[in-house]
Amino acid sequence: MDWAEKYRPMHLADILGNGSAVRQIVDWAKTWTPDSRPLLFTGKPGIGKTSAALALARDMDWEVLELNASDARTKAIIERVAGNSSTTTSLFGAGRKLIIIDEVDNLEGNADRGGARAIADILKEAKQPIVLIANDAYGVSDSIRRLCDPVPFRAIGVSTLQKRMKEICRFEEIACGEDALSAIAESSAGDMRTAVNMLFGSSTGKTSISAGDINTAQKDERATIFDLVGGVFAGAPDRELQKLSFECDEKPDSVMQWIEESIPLMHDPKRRIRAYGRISRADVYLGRTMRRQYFTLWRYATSMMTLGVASENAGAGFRTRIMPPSRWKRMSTAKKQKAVRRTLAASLAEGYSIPESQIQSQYLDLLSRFAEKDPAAFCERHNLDVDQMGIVLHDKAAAAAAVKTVQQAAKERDTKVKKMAASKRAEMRKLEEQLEALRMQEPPVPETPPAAEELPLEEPPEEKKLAPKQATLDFF
Ligand SMILES: Nc1ncnc2c1ncn2[C@@H]1O[C@H](COP(=O)(O)OP(=O)(O)OP(=O)(O)O)[C@@H](O)[C@H]1O
Repeated sequence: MDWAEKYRPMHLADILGNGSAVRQIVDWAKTWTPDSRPLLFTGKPGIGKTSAALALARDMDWEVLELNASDARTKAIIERVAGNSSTTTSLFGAGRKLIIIDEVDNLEGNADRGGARAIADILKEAKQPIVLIANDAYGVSDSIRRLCDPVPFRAIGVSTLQKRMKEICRFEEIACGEDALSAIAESSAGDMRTAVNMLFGSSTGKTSISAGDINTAQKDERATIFDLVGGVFAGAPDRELQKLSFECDEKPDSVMQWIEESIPLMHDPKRRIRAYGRISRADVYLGRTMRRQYFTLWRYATSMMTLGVASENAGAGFRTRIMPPSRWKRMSTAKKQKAVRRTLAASLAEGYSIPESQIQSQYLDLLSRFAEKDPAAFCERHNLDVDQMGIVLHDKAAAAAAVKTVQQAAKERDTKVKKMAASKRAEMRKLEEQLEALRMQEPPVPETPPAAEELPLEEPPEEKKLAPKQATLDFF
């Protein structure tokens, strides 16, 4: 087993660093009720988010259901897997089940809109504790984020990393010099998983290690798109750019879009024009690569867009703020809008038994007029969210107000039902108490009937003797 798994903390008390996150988790778990909000663990990879969630379940003796939000992309799958378990009781009895949903920052885009919405719906309905995990808090859809309490995890300090490495060396009976430990801790940048993997990789087949043995291959040394584009606009030397381009994990067409985004910011118009020329050439090569499936051309395209544009910046001392291609944002907004329209049409089609295509092409205007008369009723009837109501009403503020009214009414109904249930319970308790009091007043029933010789010999009391007479009188 690799050491990262072997040394995964078993209990919350074993999670290193992140003391305040652990305290928040413990408090939440101890006071958890079905009305508690789910937790959203955020932070960079390898710092203990998943370990903390698993340790929490172990400490609380809760079962675990682990889901990957980006695997279970469709609404249907997420609802089937998480919907049921979040509202029903445990598989093995009445115990609680911790639902861990990982990678919730991976749910944007058209196909995943349903996924994000399904998770948001599950969070509202859930009757089981839920922990969501994400690397980037801002990558989590708003609809999910506002339903959760955030638990930020921070990178682990160098001294904590060193301490942990020392402990592992002791368990594994490996002698490890301070210089080696600090080399690992420094280069793993607060990521415990990287540190443990680096130690594992460096010590294979050895009983002692020093700084010279440290194998930083375990470290993620890939260049980011920011390094590459930064190098292009700083006019970095060819060799450095080739290395960055080799290490950067982006496809050539998206690298081209990133570079293109910053060209308008170049100061010198002549250089700017030439840079566009290089990009245009690269685009031609990329097109040919795809059409002919001749991937050698890919290399020329990459050189043209990186080395070519960099040559126009050499010596210009130009530094720019690197931004993602704005066309992505526009495309994603358009896709999102399309997805909202599609889900809206589906809800209305179901409500009015009209085909979805006709709702979109013919009936939306008419239905908008219905909705304007009583937006909250329309929203409640078709179970619409703010984005969908925005399309119906052509007014975001009115849409938000309608959804708020519906939520408020649902909350009030819920409170009323809870109050009624509480008063019914109180009534039942009172009746039970009265019944108990009556039982206490009754004479104790003998366990075995008395024997004939134990029965009293005297005559029965007066009123019993009169009873038949009374009955006769009543009869006449
Ligand atoms: N705070 C920590 N204390 C002790 N060990 C840790 C801690 N964080 C990470 N580790 C080690 O790193 C491994 C991976 O940690 P974990 O899976 O919890 O990271 P993560 O934050 O969930 O990362 P990712 O976002 O990539 O899923 C663990 O098995 C454990 O060996």
